[in-house]
Amino acid sequence: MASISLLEASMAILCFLILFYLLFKKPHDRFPRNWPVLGMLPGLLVSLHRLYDYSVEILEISDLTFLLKGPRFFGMDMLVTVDPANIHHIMSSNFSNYIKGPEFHDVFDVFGDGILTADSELWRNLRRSYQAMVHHQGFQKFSVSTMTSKLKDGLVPLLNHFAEEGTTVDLQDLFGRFTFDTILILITGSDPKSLSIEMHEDELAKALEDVGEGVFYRHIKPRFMWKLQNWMGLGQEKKMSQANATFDRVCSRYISAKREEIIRSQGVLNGEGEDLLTSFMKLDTAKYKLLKPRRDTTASALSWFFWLLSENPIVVAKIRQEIIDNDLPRTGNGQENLDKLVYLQAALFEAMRLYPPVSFERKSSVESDVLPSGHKVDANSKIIICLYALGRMKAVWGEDALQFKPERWITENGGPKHEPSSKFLAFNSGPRTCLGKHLAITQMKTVVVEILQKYDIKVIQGQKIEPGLGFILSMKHGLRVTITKRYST
Ligand code: HEM
Repeated sequence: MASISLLEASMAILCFLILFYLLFKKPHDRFPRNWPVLGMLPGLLVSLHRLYDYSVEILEISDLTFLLKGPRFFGMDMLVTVDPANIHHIMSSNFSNYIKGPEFHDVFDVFGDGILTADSELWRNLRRSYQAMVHHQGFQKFSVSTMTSKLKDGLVPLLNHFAEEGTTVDLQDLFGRFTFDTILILITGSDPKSLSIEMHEDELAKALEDVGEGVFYRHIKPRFMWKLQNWMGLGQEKKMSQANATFDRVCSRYISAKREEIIRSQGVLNGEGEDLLTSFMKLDTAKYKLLKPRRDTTASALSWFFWLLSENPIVVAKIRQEIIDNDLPRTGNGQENLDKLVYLQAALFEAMRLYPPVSFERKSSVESDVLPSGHKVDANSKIIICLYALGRMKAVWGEDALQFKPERWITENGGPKHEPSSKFLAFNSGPRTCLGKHLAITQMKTVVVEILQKYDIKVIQGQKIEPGLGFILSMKHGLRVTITKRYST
């Protein structure tokens, strides 16, 4: 009881200070005030409902880097940066000094010792195994065939269904189900079939959603507070504990089923077209336990992309024209044909510049250092790279940074324009670059070509479109649309 009263008293003081802050805040004072004891936390909480745009404003006026002072004694100070020179330094040239660190592991405890949270030798080891799997020809064939059949036998029939019914549907939910089923098949070999007319809720998908949100709040709450809430089973942390239990239960179920399948097959599985779990279990006796699915990034990218298309009909017309110019309706969506779609790729990258599926990157310094911007970093400092703000900085992308302009990704002679990953961080940068980048781009192009050829997507007017707070940048209220067939299929 004593700890509850303490918590309540702290909350009351915090509410009072927030009120005080609101009453006496100067209207043009955008930079959060550094309060005695509480640091900048009140300013942060007041702007929580628009945290992403707030971070854009602050980083723009602070020359791309600023020190966020957390409450005193709680070790919550963070250096927030979107300076490409700093990003290159942290992610590549001084990579060994910037690790995920034990606190990251703690915050992302649901993922255990998986590749997302691992450092040093364990990470190198896992990365080597993943690399071998992802680049294996059998896995690549398996991923293309899995994605193609999920599209033809799952997504397309469902889109046809909603087009025939004339009902509205949440496109983000559909993409979430499509990519969740695909990734689960690639990892475990089993299809959870969440993409079906019944649209049943999959417990693992729900757990992943809760984790994404919970992890975000753990970054802005003092550690003792979320630990206490976790221990007491309160609020967001209650959901985190439940998600953790679901993860362990479902993953063990998949592992046991796979173990039996391997024993039954007795080496008949030969590496052609096999899922990651099978490959890992055959190679190593322990590492497969670290394979855990993550909340999906591709669904987030596709949802923001289709919303941006609805606001930019000229871009839709240009993509459709590119599909026709390259004769895709006749020759099909093979890899070679997809590679020719330079404008479509430009539009996808442009969408991920403005709405990066992974909203922030977090690092911890091993030793003290000085960043190229001149900021001093002590050992064990927290560094946050805010991807959402990075894509919107005028100092990085020019005066038109806030506009959706696929043309910025195309060279004068019509080829794809390369931008350094320290400037376009959507797929990470340096030795920890995303291993699924190529697969994700292929998947997104395949889906977009199929949809734009066959359907008109109309976004329902009047709905609020805004990012929800989370590690993955999803749409807080989804994306309600109606679907019509362009011609009978
Ligand atoms: C649009 C889709 C995707 C985006 C934007 C994306 C982005 C990212 C980002 C930002 C990271 C770094 C995360 C961190 O360290 O905090 C990452 C890591 C990773 N991604 Fe992706 N990803 C996508 C799809 C995929 C897919 C489909 C796969 C699986 C085939 C995949 C596999 C991985 C792996 C294994 C890592 C860990 C790399 C490492 O730490 O060495 N990604 N991705």
